Amino acid sequence: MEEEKTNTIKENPIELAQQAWTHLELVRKKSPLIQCITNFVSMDLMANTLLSAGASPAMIHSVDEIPEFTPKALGVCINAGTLTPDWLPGMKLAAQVANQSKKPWVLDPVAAGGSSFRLKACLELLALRPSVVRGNGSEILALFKGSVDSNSKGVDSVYGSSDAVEAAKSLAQQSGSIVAVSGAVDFITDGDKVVCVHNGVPMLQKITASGCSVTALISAFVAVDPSHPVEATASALAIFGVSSEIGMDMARGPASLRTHLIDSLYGLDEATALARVRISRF
Ligand SMILES: Nc1ncnc2c1ncn2[C@@H]1O[C@H](COP(=O)(O)OP(=O)(O)OP(=O)(O)O)[C@@H](O)[C@H]1O
Ligand SMILES: Cc1ncsc1CCO
Ligand SMILES: [Mg+2]
Repeated sequence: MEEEKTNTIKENPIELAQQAWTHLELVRKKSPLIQCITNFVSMDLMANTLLSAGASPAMIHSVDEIPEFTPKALGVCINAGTLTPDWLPGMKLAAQVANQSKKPWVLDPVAAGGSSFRLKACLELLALRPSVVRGNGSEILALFKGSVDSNSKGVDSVYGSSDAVEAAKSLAQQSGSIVAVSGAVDFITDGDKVVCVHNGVPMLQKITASGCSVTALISAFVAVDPSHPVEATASALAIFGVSSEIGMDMARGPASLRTHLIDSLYGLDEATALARVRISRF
């Protein structure tokens, strides 16, 4: 079964671009309900990113309603950005309920190497087997090493994504989750094969929660194609990247890029997607 899934990863960049468009069309058609347990910084951009892609976001995190609400969601996104001890039980419960309901959930281990509390929490969440974990280079390296990073700059990465490719492969093998490392090039791996996404603009680093938002988009793409998490993750990263490239042509800085990114994702058409998506095998 695992091998069958791995072998489905396409090789041809034209087919991979076509697949990314098909995934976006599926999100627009199915409008999946995505439950997000996320940080206070990202809530607005994340919800708007999901809406502009055609998904239906709900920022619902109370332990009191998770058993009843989480089974209604087609996918769940869990983000450690402004983590405090009181939020962790809800995150774990949502992950468990998603697992029981056979719905995919995606982990964003924000600033995992920033403190012992954060690292422990992210590793405990990872042990609950998300379909996908998406982080920047520093976050994936911290999870792989299982140690805090004395050079950590918190939510920002001090490593390039390419510095974390081998760590991502090992982490995927150890955890059983698909691992995605974002950066100038995004790398997505099941522990064996690696897929690269070459879309995006450097100014995304100047928009807070752009990473959180692309993780939520991954949740929506995986929710509509749960048996192909590598492909769906690459598609989400590519579609988000393409939207930023188109948005950049109209932007005057990070604030207007944020607006134009959302508009471009909402209005993206097939011809533009096929011309601009750049996904390849590593
Ligand atoms: N140098 C770059 N060139 C092009 N795209 C980039 C670059 N750096 C990041 N990106 C893109 O920006 C998005 C966010 O990735 P990033 O690695 O900055 O996440 P992050 O550090 O978790 O962000 P945040 O914590 O602010 O949410 C991804 O879609 C990624 O592909
Ligand atoms: C700036 C910031 N601090 C905690 S979460 C967050 C959003 C980007 O990850
Ligand atoms: Mg992040």
